[in-house]
Amino acid sequence: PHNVTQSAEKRPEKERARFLPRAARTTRGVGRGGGLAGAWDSRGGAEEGGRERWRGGTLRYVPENCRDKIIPDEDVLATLLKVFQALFVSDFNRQTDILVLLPETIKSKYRDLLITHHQRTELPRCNIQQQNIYKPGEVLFNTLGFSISRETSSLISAGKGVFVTKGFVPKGAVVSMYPGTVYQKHEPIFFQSIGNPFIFRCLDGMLIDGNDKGISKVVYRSCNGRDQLGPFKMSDSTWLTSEIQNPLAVGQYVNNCSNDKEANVCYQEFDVPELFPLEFKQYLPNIMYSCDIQSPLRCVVLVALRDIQQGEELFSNYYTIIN
Ligand SMILES: C[S@@+](CC[C@H](N)C(=O)[O-])C[C@H]1O[C@@H](n2cnc3c(N)ncnc32)[C@H](O)[C@@H]1O
Repeated sequence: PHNVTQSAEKRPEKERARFLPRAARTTRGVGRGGGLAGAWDSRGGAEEGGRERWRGGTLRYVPENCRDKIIPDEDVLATLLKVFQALFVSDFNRQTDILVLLPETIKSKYRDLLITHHQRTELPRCNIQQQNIYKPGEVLFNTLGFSISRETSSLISAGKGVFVTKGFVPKGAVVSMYPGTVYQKHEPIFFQSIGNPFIFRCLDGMLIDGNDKGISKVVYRSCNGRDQLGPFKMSDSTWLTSEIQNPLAVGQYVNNCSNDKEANVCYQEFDVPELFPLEFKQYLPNIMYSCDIQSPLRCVVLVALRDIQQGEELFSNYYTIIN
């Protein structure tokens, strides 16, 4: 069992606020953690299931060696590949520049997939070359059985939130992605972080700036242009616009849980493997701030903690405690 009763100020090394506390961002510099302001209520502490109340939210205890994985990386990868492949096939007509550069074996795989796709959707063959048939939200629904979107939160004064607008999300499903520019611990983010509530802190200290406005938006776009290789985009920047190409990329709008609204999703980090298909990178909503870093691209997905029904808002926990 872990000791959870001491004051928050004495535990800065082991607890992680997923979003930078305002004081840490503005007065002490970014990424330094610092003590979290707030009150603890030890009802049902670690001995009773490892949960404790923090400003009305629920804290989860994460042993360091389990690295905070709710579902295996393989499952995250399989879901992303499934969704991205469906998006790619549904948008085939705009992929011609990429397709001509792919090896013949991969090209023929997509030709077969496209025929199956059109047979399933009962479209006459002559339409195959003509148009983008489904919107990304519909592709998501057809692939995973649900769609999500940003709408006014069910919480008063909480701005926007993310809702399951159609279908059903089973427990353990990848339900969203957290888009944004990825910064290593030591990289400069001070100006981007001022007054920015969208900076997510990974367990290893990497930061993801998911703000779709202002300087954050400019930085993301600039990195996106920098990394493009001919027609191959290394990441998706449409989450910065109203025409989102990857419908999962709205996770930065998920609000924090409260006493009344328990968390139904949680964050899980995912490093994109080296062999990730080149043609699907255009759907990844993250990019490294620095181009000369050899480490894999860090993504963060949100995983359903329970079955989530149509119409429900997603809530995460902005605070995680590590062992
Ligand atoms: C990462 S943003 C989430 C998106 C935000 N709701 C919006 O529309 O921009 C975090 C901000 O959302 C608001 N927020 C999140 N959870 C909340 C809650 N449970 N109650 C009130 N406001 C909340 C706070 O303003 C917080 O700084």
